[in-house]
Amino acid sequence: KLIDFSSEVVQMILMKNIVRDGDPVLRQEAENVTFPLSESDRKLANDMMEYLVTSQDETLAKKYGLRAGVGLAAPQVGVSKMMAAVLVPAETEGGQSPFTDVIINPVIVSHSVQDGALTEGEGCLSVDEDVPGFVPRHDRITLRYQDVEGETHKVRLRDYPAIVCQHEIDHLHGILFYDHIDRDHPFEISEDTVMFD
Ligand SMILES: O=CN(O)C[C@@H](CC1CCCC1)C(=O)N1NCCC[C@H]1C(=O)Nc1ccccn1
Ligand code: NI
Repeated sequence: KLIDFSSEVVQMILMKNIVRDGDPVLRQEAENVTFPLSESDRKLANDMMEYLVTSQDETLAKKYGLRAGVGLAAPQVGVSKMMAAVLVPAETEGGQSPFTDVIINPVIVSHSVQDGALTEGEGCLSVDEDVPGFVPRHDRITLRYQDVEGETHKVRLRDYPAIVCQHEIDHLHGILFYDHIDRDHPFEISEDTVMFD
């Protein structure tokens, strides 16, 4: 009797599953997630984090044709729910990731007056063309969210991890990074903005 491995085919998220700009789902206000997570919500959380892990492994990213990502929000895979995976890589090999979690029903409860922005500007797996310009965000945030177990966390983030989380939370409210770019003066930024790579 042949063993049926067909169910073993991984249902991983591939680039073809990532929704692109123009699809209305990217401009919707996502729905709150209820706990305990449904089987499909739990699978979604797992698959989104799995995408980030796989995409940050050069060999695997090449094998599956994935663009490396540090964050992925549920609307980007067509699911309008308040959930996003974040995997900020460690600065050094074998170092500790500054922030890694699936953030559910996230809320920025407070933030610095001071802005922060990436010197390279931003991109988005859901936006195929480059949109040059600085994307001003809060440099420091206090983020409250629930994890997949329903546990509430309150974390203070700054600089790159804070930028990544704000980019993801924007997706949950139908906002894309280029909405923050001043088209007439894309590289103008208030002078006390913290700029970093
Ligand atoms: O909503 C989520 N997205 O759209 C995926 C985005 C999220 C980041 C964009 C700016 C802040 C968050 C993403 O990760 N990228 N944007 C497009 C292509 C590059 C890629 C990226 O920055 N990759 C990366 C960076 C460092 C280390 C490894 N990989
Ligand atoms: Ni994005």
